[in-house]
Amino acid sequence: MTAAKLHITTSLAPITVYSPYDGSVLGTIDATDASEISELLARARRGAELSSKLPRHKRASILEGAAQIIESRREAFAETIVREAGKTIVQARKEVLRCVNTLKLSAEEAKRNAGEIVPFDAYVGSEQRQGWFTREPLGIITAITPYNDPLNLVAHKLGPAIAGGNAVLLKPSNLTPFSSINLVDALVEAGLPREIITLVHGDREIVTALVSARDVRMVSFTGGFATGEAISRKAGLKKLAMELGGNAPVVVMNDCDIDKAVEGCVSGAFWAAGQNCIGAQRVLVQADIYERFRDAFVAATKKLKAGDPLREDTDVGPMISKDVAERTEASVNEAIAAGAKLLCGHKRDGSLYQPTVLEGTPVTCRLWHEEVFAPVVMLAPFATLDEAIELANEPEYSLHAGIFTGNLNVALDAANRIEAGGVMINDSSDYRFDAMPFGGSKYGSMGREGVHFAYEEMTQPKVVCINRG
Ligand SMILES: NC(=O)c1ccc[n+]([C@@H]2O[C@H](COP(=O)([O-])OP(=O)(O)OC[C@H]3O[C@@H](n4cnc5c(N)ncnc54)[C@H](O)[C@@H]3O)[C@@H](O)[C@H]2O)c1
Repeated sequence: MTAAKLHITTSLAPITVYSPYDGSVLGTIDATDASEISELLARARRGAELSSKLPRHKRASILEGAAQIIESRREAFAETIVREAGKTIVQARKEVLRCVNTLKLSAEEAKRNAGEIVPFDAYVGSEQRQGWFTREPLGIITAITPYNDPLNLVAHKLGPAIAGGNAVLLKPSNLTPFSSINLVDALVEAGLPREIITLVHGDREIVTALVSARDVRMVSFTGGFATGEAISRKAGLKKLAMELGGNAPVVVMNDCDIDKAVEGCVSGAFWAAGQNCIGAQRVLVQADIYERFRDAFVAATKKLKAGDPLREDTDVGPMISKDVAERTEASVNEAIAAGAKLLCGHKRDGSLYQPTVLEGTPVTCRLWHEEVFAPVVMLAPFATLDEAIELANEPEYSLHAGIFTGNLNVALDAANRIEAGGVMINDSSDYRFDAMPFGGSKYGSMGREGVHFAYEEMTQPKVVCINRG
């Protein structure tokens, strides 16, 4: 693979990108030196100027054009995701189609969300005023993205930012840079002036420079808690959007369609080898159906085929690296030593880690409280909905949750009481549609993605008020 050189190159050692599946070298990218920050910012300032002056129809046609380019080359885009992120080809194709939709939604947003009339006559006293507010660009946005969903999560930042007339300094994961390079190339091919997106690759130093620069108006970060926390400390007075980790609960009530719940939870737990921020991590099952559900769940999990992500019949690809798979293995060993019972999986071959199911994990275990981000799921029985909700709400942070039930009142009661950014009814926690508001509740969550919502975060209202008195 070759990397388009949109960024300034330096004498730093290039970053080598490896295949998560077999460890082979996929390519190298130039690292950006933090000493180049003033040049990067100068370029981004020019980009912000150009972007703000693009008429809305032009922003929309660029985004639509990029969507068409990606759709026409969808297999190549999907293969890049498979090679660098280890997602299965079937799942990678779905990510490409979602990215196409994210860009199309962004094009719509550019055309329709220009501002609103202010109802000055709504209360006594301002009837003589007439006016509106427009949605103005923020200017320069620093976007930092993780390794999973290396195409669509980047589109969720670039699409709304371009729709809103901003420039972006984009720092994708060093583990999966090629999908974002492909995406930026497609945008440029569709007519985006190059200065509007500046691709930057590197580690802590360059991220600190990008995040702390006074010219940057917003930092839009997706990644882990520790990184997010470190970045927020360095950002200073600017807007922050923090899309962090999860530890999703799915509640399975005794009146649900058990087959559908099993199918949904297995897919929800092991999609992308569990490297999914809204993947089902804790499946809470009502006690009177627990054994039936557990046996069916374990049987379905054992049928999953882990292996080469490029093969059409592979269900579970590798983890992002052997190191990460080893850390997962160690966390599961820790839970087993603390009393959890292994029901299946927990075999590792390099970065391939077999889908793993545990029961009886003590709630004091790290695995129960912290995000696992791996093909590991814990089953636990509960007696009443109150107990299920208490268990669901235990962790300090929360993104999505799910509930399977045949009773609408129970579903709505749970939706109201589970603390999460979204509660999926009769779906696993991992359902996401790219137009819906997306983000966490509780510790660390700031801002929302989902194209319309990210667009609102990435623009600011400016009021024009006429005194007609
Ligand atoms: N809420 C969401 O929308 C969402 C979506 C996907 C992933 N995630 C989360 O992302 C995490 C997995 O992704 P990851 O492992 O790539 O996350 P990460 O936090 O390790 O990395 C995220 C980004 O920050 C950079 N980075 C990492 N360490 C850094 C440091 N010390 N200083 C500066 N930059 C640094 C990385 O290069 C990458 O670009 C999980 O916690 C997952 O839940 C959240």
